[in-house]
Amino acid sequence: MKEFSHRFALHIYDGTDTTVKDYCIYHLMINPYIWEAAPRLEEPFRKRSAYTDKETDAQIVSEVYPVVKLPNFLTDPSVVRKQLSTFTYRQKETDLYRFSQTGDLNGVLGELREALLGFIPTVEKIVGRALHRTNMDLSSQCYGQDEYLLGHDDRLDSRRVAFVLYLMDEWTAMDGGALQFVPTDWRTAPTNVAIQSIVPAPNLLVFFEVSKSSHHQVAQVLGTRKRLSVAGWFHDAETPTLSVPSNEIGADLLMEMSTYATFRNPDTVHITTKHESFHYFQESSEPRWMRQLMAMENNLEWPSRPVMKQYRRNDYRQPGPDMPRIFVFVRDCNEHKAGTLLYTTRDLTIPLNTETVIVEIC
Ligand SMILES: O=C(O)CCC(=O)C(=O)O
Ligand SMILES: [Fe+2]
Repeated sequence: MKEFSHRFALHIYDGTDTTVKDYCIYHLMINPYIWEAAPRLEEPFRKRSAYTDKETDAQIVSEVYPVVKLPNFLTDPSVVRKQLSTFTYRQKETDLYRFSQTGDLNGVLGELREALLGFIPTVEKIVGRALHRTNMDLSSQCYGQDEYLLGHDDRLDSRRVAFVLYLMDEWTAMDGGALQFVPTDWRTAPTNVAIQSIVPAPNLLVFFEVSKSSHHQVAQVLGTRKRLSVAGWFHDAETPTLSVPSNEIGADLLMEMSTYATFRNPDTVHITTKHESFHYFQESSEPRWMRQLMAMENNLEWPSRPVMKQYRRNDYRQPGPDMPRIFVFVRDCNEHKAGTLLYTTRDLTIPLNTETVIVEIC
């Protein structure tokens, strides 16, 4: 074990600005075999070839695109599982998905967050891409019987690598809920058939690069077991640093919006923000969060993360019946509780001393 610690420490300090305290936490959380196996995954990932590391069972599956599988990822997953049991999972349902999810957990799953941030340099080497060292989305999902997530590619803003850590007690192929990978045609449109699946397993970490071709889905859960996971994205190195939401509730709204936006074509409207951009989508599925937003009109709870300072529309058209509705939520920075909901079909000027969440429904 001592020997592992030594190599581990060298690895962690390679190019990162982590601290000694972080090092101790990583040591507790991530199974040391990962540091042994990781360098051997780099070449097969680059060559997009399948690979099984005989010594450790680390694996790359690559029939559709390369996906890394690291079994027994945490030294003691029960620590995280115990924390998860204290969070609120909210049901999310449209015609595209049905499952439950927490808000962003960066502010509350501190040890796991630190462990995953410490893992970023390793992920960078495997996927061959520079990643942001602190921006990370982190939330937990629970799929019960009959729940599912239809095909999508995860592309949104600066997301570069998607990861999922499965944390259920037991799981077999008979329980359904496989993570399935869907090939794309020459236009990078998904074809109908998933040709490769990963059966979730307790304490298995899976990650893959987010791209135009990274279509995947979660098959319907068949049994009564709960398919529990913690999942998120690592981001592009070049994006501005986000503040970590300090609580689960504050981030919940943003999380729902961002999950929904994943499914939508981002080409029509682009809103530029100081910290990140959102992309906008049709209301055909009438997501639950939209109804909530409407209900909250006079009593908005603001996410703790600063959101948007300005916006730009790429293709402005004159207002008309087919004109997108633009919902603008404005918070005056000087008055923390006040929220005003404007909705309009006209172009808007947002004063720069306000923080705004802008959602456009085409
Ligand atoms: O839970 C999984 O296996 C994948 C989930 C997923 O694709 C997502 O949340 O975007
Ligand atoms: Fe996904």
